[in-house]
Amino acid sequence: MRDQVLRLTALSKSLPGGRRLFDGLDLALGAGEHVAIRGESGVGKSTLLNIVAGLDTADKGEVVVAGRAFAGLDEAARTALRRDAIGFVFQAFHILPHLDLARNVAFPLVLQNAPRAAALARAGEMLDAVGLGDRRRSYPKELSGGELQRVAIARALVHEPALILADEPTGNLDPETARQIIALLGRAVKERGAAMLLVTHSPMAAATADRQLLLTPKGLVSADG
Ligand SMILES: Nc1ncnc2c1ncn2[C@@H]1O[C@H](COP(=O)(O)OP(=O)(O)OP(=O)(O)O)[C@@H](O)[C@H]1O
Repeated sequence: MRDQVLRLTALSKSLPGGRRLFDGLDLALGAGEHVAIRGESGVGKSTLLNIVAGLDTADKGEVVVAGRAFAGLDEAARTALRRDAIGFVFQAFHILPHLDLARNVAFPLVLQNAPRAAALARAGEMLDAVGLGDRRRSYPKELSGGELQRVAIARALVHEPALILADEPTGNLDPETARQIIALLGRAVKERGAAMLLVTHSPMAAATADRQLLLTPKGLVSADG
């Protein structure tokens, strides 16, 4: 039995106006397991990822990441759990424009108070791994959209989190670049033994996961095959 990296138990979430997004949602993710979540626009996929990240809260139910429950933690402890156990490939978590690529990728390590030289060296290795090793002193504005997504992947993995959350990581890319980014993301995450929850509208991206699930108002249902 693989270590459990994420467990969601009986999660329920309604919007402020009363509309119920989901009710009684369960999900378990083992180490190294990749799960894709699809579903109609507005069904609550991004909301679910935000709840998993401790950035939003469910009305009921439990979120356990790397063996620790968000419930009952104060804001500092939630931040520490998020910072240590989770890597993000979210379009909203933009690369910082005033930092070069090495400093952008090193950022999660700096937040963990890692020594600066070691953090930059590790960031350089991660940039090598995503094919941007010779661009470490470049600034984000000098990069294409696909290259920026590779930087985002390097940054999400640099602190070796147990869980990667990816929200439409190829949303603004052309089909060929999207295919390359999804392959790189899947490979890089697998090599490091991390679990991944990937939210996407793309059948191509979803098909790379070990399991495909559909988010509906009744919860998550299998969408394999
Ligand atoms: N802060 C908020 N207050 C009220 N409603 C919200 C808030 N945030 C999101 N919503 C609503 O919650 C619903 C779910 O939004 P969410 O972004 O999770 O959907 P999604 O499945 O990720 O959609 P998409 O595929 O279009 O990105 C939407 O109807 C949205 O309008």
